[in-house]
Amino acid sequence: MASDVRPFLKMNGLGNDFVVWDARQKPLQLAKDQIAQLGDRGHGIGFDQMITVERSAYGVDAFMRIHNCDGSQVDACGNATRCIGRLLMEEAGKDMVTIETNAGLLHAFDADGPRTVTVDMGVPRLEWDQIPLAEEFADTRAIELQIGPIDEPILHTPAVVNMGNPHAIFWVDDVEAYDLARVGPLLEHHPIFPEGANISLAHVFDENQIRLKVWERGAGLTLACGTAACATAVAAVRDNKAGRKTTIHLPGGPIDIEWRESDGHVLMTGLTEIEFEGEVDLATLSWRRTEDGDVPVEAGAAS
Ligand SMILES: N[C@@H](CCC[C@H](N)C(=O)O)C(=O)O
Repeated sequence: MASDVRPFLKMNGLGNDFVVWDARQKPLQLAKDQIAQLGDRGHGIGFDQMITVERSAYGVDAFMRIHNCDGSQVDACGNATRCIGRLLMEEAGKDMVTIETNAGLLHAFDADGPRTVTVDMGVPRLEWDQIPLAEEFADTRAIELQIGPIDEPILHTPAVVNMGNPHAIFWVDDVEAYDLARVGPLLEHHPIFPEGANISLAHVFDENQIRLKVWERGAGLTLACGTAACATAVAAVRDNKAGRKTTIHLPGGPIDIEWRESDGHVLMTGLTEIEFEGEVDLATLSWRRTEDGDVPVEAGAAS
C-alpha cells in the first residue's frame, strides 16, 4: 500500500488530550481498531479523544467529529470544543466561531487570559429519557442506583445530566477515597445506562468550589472532562449545593462554569494547549513528532 502521511496536532484542555486532524480539504476515515491503536499510550500517539475537523454541512466554521480512544464515536466533548474553537479563531482572526457537532451548533469565544476559550455548551437535558436511562425516574437529581453491598453501598444515588453525552455524578466527601479505576467501568456499563455514561465523583469543598474526578466512557480515567464539569455544575445548582457560577477543580486544573439563568445555557471557560505537531503514516500507523507546541503559560497568567 502506498504511504499516506497525514499531519496532526496534539492538543489538550487541562490535560484531557486529543489528536486533531484537519480533514476539511482531504477526508479522513479511520477504522475503530486503527483509532484504538493510535490512542494506545504504550505504542501509539496516546490520547483520550480523536478529533476530526471537517467541513460543515450548515456552512458554519467547521464540523467536529469526536471519537473516544476506544474507537467509539460520540456526540460531545467540551474540552475539545475549546481547543478546536481556539484553532479556528486563530486561523480566521476572529474572536468567535461556530462549531457544528453531532450534539448541535456550539459557539466558542476568545476569553480573558492566554489560550483561554469559552464555549457555550447549550442547554442541559435533564429528563430520564434524555440522559438516557433504561427506566423512568421522575427526579434525576438523585436516581436509585448503587454499587457494593446492599446495606453498605460504596457509591449510590447519583445525579444524572446530559450535556450532549450522558453523565452520572456521585456526591462524596472525598474524591480520593474511592478506586475510580475499579468502580468507573462497572458504573459506565451499568444496565441503567443504555448508552453507557461518564462517571464523576464530586465534592463541594468551599463556596462554589467543587473538586471532580472523572471516569470517561470509552476513555477511562482522565485529567479533565469538560462536559463532566458542566454536568456537575448543573447538578450542584439543582441540588442547592452551589450557585450558578462555579469553579470545578479537576486533576488537570480549574475550569469555570456558569449555568446562565436568562436562557439556561451552560458556559465553560478554560485553558487550551498545543502540545506538538506530528505526522502519521496511515498505511503503517507509525508516527513522529515534527514541531514543538505552545510554550507553557506562566503560572497565574490564565484567568
Ligand atoms: N473529554 C470530553 C468528553 C469525551 C466524550 C466522553 N468520553 C463520552 O463518551 O461521552 C469532554 O471534555 O467533555
